[in-house]
Amino acid sequence: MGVEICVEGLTKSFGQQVIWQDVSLTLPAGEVSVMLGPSGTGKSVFLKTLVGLLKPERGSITIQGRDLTRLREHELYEVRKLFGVLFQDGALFGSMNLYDNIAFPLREHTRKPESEIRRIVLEKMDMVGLIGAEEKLPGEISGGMRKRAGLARALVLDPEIILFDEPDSGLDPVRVAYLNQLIVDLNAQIDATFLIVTHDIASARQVPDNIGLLFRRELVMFGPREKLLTSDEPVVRQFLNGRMQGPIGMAEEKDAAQVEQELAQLRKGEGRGTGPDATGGPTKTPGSQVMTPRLLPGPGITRPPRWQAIARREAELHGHRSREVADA
Ligand SMILES: Nc1ncnc2c1ncn2[C@@H]1O[C@H](COP(=O)(O)OP(=O)(O)OP(=O)(O)O)[C@@H](O)[C@H]1O
Repeated sequence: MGVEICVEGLTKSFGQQVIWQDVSLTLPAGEVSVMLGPSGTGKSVFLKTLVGLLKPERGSITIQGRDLTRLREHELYEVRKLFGVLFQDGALFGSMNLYDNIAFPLREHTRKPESEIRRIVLEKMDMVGLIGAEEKLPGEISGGMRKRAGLARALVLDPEIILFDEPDSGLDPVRVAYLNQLIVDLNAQIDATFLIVTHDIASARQVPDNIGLLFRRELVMFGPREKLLTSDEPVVRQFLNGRMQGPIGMAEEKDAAQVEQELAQLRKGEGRGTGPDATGGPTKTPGSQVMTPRLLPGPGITRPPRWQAIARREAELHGHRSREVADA
């Protein structure tokens, strides 16, 4: 069914280097959330902290009434079974074929007979479209297939929470589109809580219920997708529009006067109404940012009530075309 994760006042440092501080957010049960942020802002560190691989200095992570930051190692081992993690490169064992890689957590953490393991492995391989590739070694397949194999492996213990670390990195736009559809379909099928770290703005616009943004050692914003996508907060707008003008610089920090000058110029440009912005796209004036339609579960996927409600809302927002999709 998916469980809620409640993070409060979380702070993580390495020695003198504070990665982020006082991070508070709630990942709602069964929903899809995306975490954005410039390179090096500690998104991967955040995922590793959530799953208990890194210890924060302060704050709490509450799941099913237990604070993960206070658990002993053997208790943490139990709680980790709630999680499935898809690491950036799939983190597969190079010398094992895909079948054995995907079976690995079942052989390691359960006493299921091989016949049952076979049923589960083939079911998950089918879900991610890898049937027929059981004998392949990770080195013999494409990056996209490795990601899907990593995802199948993350699914075998029926996790309540799935963490995705840049699932789209290194994939071409078409593979990213397929992967996004797979993520949405999976969410409708298994109803777990998803957190996706990504740099891909197109995915962030289409896939999640909620979006967060880490910048300058803080969580700038976390909330429903609509709130972030229509936000006038300069950092959020700069990031979502992939612009150089704004508070985010090449080395992260920018001079305050320079930021103000750039923003004033942008505002002047936006005041003219319809000219192109720095990305070459249509100008997005405050409060009138374009809302991309949400990606819905594909045909053949039974939609639970949550996704039926999302499809109805999308049909109301985006009219006829979405209504056809919603009815499909
Ligand atoms: N085990 C560690 N020990 C010391 N510093 C670390 C450790 N892990 C990460 N860091 C530092 O934490 C910072 C954040 O790293 P992280 O990989 O989480 O960033 P990120 O936002 O995921 O970046 P990217 O988008 O480029 O993948 C970096 O400065 C990194 O060097």
